[in-house]
This record gives sequence, C-alpha cells and structure tokens, in this order.
Amino acid sequence: MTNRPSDGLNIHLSQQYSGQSAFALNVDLTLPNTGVTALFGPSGSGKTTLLRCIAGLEKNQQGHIRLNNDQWQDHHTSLPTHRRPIGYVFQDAKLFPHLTAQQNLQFAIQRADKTQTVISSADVIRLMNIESILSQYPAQLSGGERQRVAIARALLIQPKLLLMDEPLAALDETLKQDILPYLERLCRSAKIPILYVSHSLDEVIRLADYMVVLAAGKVIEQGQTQALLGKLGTSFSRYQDASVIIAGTVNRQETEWGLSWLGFDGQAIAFKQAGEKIGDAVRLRIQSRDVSLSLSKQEDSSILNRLTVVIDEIENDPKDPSMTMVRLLAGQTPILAKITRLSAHHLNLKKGQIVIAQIKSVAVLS
Ligand SMILES: Nc1ncnc2c1ncn2[C@@H]1O[C@H](COP(=O)(O)OP(=O)(O)OP(=O)(O)O)[C@@H](O)[C@H]1O
Repeated sequence: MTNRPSDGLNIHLSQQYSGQSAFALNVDLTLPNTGVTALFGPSGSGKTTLLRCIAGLEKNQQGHIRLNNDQWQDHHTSLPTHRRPIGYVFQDAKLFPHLTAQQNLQFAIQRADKTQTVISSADVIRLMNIESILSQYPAQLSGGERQRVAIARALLIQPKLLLMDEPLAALDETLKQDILPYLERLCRSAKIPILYVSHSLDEVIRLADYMVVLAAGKVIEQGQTQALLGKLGTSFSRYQDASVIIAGTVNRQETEWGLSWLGFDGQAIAFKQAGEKIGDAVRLRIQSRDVSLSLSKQEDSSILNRLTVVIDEIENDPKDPSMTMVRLLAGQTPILAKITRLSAHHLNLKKGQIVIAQIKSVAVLS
C-alpha cells in the first residue's frame, strides 16, 4: 500500500497482545483534522490501546500514523512519545502532587513546542476557569478542579493533537455536569483535532463532531455524529436512549411561557429556554422514545411539537419483538421514533408516507 500525504489524522495500526486476553487491535482510519472525534465502544474494545498507540506508548505496534504531512510512525521508524506533538488527558488528573497548579502549568509551558501557539496561558486559564486555584496543590483541589488543571496543562504543551481518555469518568455526576460546559467551550474553540474516548453517549452527543465505534479491536461504525445517530441498524439506534441531534437557529422566543423555537430545515421546534438569544446556533437532543407518530395533526393534544415528516425506513427491534424504530426525515434532518410494532401495524406505516411526529421532550445541548 502506498501512503499519500493527506490532510487529517491518518492511522493504520495493528497491535497484538498475546497471553490470556489475546486481544488484537486493527484499525485503518482517516479522521478530520479539526473538531472532536469520539472513540466509543464497550469496555475492552480497544479505545485506550488505540490512544496509547497514537501516543507511541505501546511496544510492538505496527503500521503508520500521520497527522497532515507529519509522519509519526511508518514501517521503518517510530517517533518516541516525547517527540510526538500531543497533549494527553487521562481519567485521573495525574498532576505532580508536590507542585501547585501554577507550577504544573509551568512544567508544560517549559516543555511546549515553541514553534506554534495553539492557545495562550491566559486563554487556557480563562477557558478552564482556574485563575482562583492556581496557588493550590493538587491535594487541596476537588476532582473536577484537578481535571480542569490537567486539561489546561495538556493544552499548554501546544500540541497538534489532544488525546482525552475518559476525562470525566472518575468524577461524580454533579462534577461531570460542572466540567462539561468547560469541555464544550474548549472543544468548540480549539484549533487542533481532539480524540475523545468515552463510554457515555451523553458526552459524545454533546461534544463530538465525528464518531468512531470500536468493537473487539475493530472499527464497526464511523461518521459525522448527527448522521450516524440518525441511522438505523447501528449500535446507537438499538440503544435504550437512542437519540438524534437537531441543529438550527433560534428564530422565536416567548419569554412569558419560557420557550424558544429552533428553526431548522424549514420547520420549527419548541424547547425550554436555557439562556439562548434569537439568532443563536443551538443543538437539541431528541430521544427516540419521546417521539410518537400520528396520521394527522392533533390540535387538541398537549404536545407542542408536531412536525410534518416523511418515513424513510422502518426497522423492527431485533432484541425486542414488541418495538419498532422508524427513521423519519424532517427536510434533510433525520429523527428516530421508537414505537410499538402494534402501533406501526395499526397505522399501516410505509416508507415514503407523510406523517406527523409528535415530540414530547427536547433537551438543549448547546
Ligand atoms: N498490556 C496489556 N497486555 C495484555 N492485554 C492488554 C494489555 N493492555 C490492554 N490489554 C487488553 O486489550 C483489550 C483492550 O483494552 P483497552 O483498555 O484498550 O479497552 P477499552 O476499550 O479502552 O476499555 P475500557 O473502556 O474498559 O477502558 C482488553 O481486552 C485488555 O485486556
């Protein structure tokens, strides 16, 4: 195989562990060179191993890794970890315990690639909101604060690629919710690609532009987050909380009722106000179990959101004979509705049919 220079992160890797686990990682991926790519998959599917290979931390890894035109590894050579321009954030913060937060950051600044500035110290401190804790030692910080310092430290290395391995996994639910907005701001503003390992569909939906799903060391699904979540027959469409993302612009507000409307693909959907203004770009999460279907607009229903949609595909749930998933298109935007097979039969639902999607509840993502 010939390797042509290309944009993005190009990973062609195999790594084998012998012994009891006998695990093999085999991936061939070209990932976007901006935005967040989530590595998703069950425990033991190889997500951490893949990150470690990219970082050059695994022995015996075979293949090539290239970011844009920089070759980190090929069949002949492999850059040692310290020469790969990466920032790495682990589950637990791994700060130096004998150094203050400020000194931990200073350590990164000294090691930084002086030829490029991804982010300034001032910006990172503001983005992670750590100004007031800089003089503290790690033991004096909460888990969430430690993790924010660890993320800042990884960025101040001025990496060309940021690797994040379940950065929220060690935090309780409240701390997770506290730190997610910082991560969101970072992910939206960073000019470098971020590879983000997570078990949590919620995190992935909020943060990732692109997704790669691993199972038993192989890539089983990949694509733009919005498109992949809106597909049938994937691991996501069979999730208990299968969801889609609707992205659009706020075009109406009724503050008296505490509601905003998101315009997308010629339609509008109401959601609970969450501080957004007219003209803001917002993404909403819609769970398939919150979508019901009717053949006509029921004006006497309490449900506000009634979208005119076309049935694109119908799939019976292979694990639950009572349920059916229906893929709908609102313009070009896919929406999934999880309904009973009996209802689908009674309504005689067919591909191409125009129906009304009634959406009960909508979560604001950003
Ligand atoms: N040093 C090692 N020696 C032998 N087997 C290993 C080694 N490191 C990882 N493995 C095996 O490789 C497989 C993949 O592990 P990995 O940690 O990459 O999975 P993961 O998807 O990140 O899992 P989790 O979500 O639980 O962190 C597992 O079966 C694991 O036991």
